[in-house]
Amino acid sequence: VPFEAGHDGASFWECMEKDPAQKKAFYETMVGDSKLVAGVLVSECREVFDGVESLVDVGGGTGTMAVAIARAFPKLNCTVFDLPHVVAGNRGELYYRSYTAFCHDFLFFGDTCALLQWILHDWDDEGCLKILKCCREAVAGDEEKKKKKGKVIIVVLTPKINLT
Ligand SMILES: C[S@@+](CC[C@H](N)C(=O)[O-])C[C@H]1O[C@@H](n2cnc3c(N)ncnc32)[C@H](O)[C@@H]1O
Repeated sequence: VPFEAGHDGASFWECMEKDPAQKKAFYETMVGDSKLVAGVLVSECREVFDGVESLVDVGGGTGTMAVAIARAFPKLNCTVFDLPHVVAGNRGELYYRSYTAFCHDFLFFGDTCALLQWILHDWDDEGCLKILKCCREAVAGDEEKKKKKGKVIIVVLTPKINLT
């Protein structure tokens, strides 16, 4: 990856940890975007949360989307999963969990829904497949969960294409 080649092998996310100003600017931008999308998701797309009891916002940043969902659906338990330096210090109405490798131990969270907002574009095909397979396992990994019908919600922005 060109970014990593230019930064001694460190990923964009690892560099962010070492540069507080960049980190602040990036995550503040994410908060702004997330507020906009969260408002639309919880008002216009409420049905996607039908039957969901607990949700993990995978790569959920500082929790803007998860807070909006938790407020709109008070019975739904929300957890934010992100890198340790991102979730550190975030407390309040949500659970925060962190792992240095994407999607491993949250197989055992017991949650029935994984949300991926603006995540998959950051990964190559192999990385996306790994994340999606882990999400599928996490939400439907055992017989008990299979009865509850796990869900993976993917939020992405797509350009409006006029094919005519
Ligand atoms: C483009 S941001 C999207 C943030 C949030 N979902 C939103 O829509 O505002 C990608 C997120 O993935 C997180 N991330 C990157 N690598 C990660 C890893 N290995 N484990 C967990 N989260 C990671 C970043 O910290 C960041 O919060």
